Amino acid sequence: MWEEKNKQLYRAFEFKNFRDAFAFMTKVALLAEKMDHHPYWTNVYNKVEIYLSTHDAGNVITAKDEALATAIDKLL
Ligand SMILES: C[C@H](O)[C@H](O)[C@H]1CNC2=NC(N)=NC(=O)C2=N1
Repeated sequence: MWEEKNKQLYRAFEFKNFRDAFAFMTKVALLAEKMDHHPYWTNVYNKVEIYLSTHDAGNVITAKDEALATAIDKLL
């Protein structure tokens, strides 16, 4: 589940392998473009970590972050 970390929404995802992790990232990327809201994220092999905050609002969590987090969860 998403948790609040340093004024950001954070969630870690684990997949079977890199292929599945990257397929997920591709879907998130398209979603982010559609919503005009983009993740700070890391990927190492089968793990993806996502941090969401709104830079435009001074690096805090806003409704845009909540909306993207909810949309990302629906991809799973
Ligand atoms: C101009 C454009 O809408 C903004 O720069 C958007 C783009 N994507 C963004 N993504 C995130 N995570 N935070 C923002 O503040 C943000 N701003």
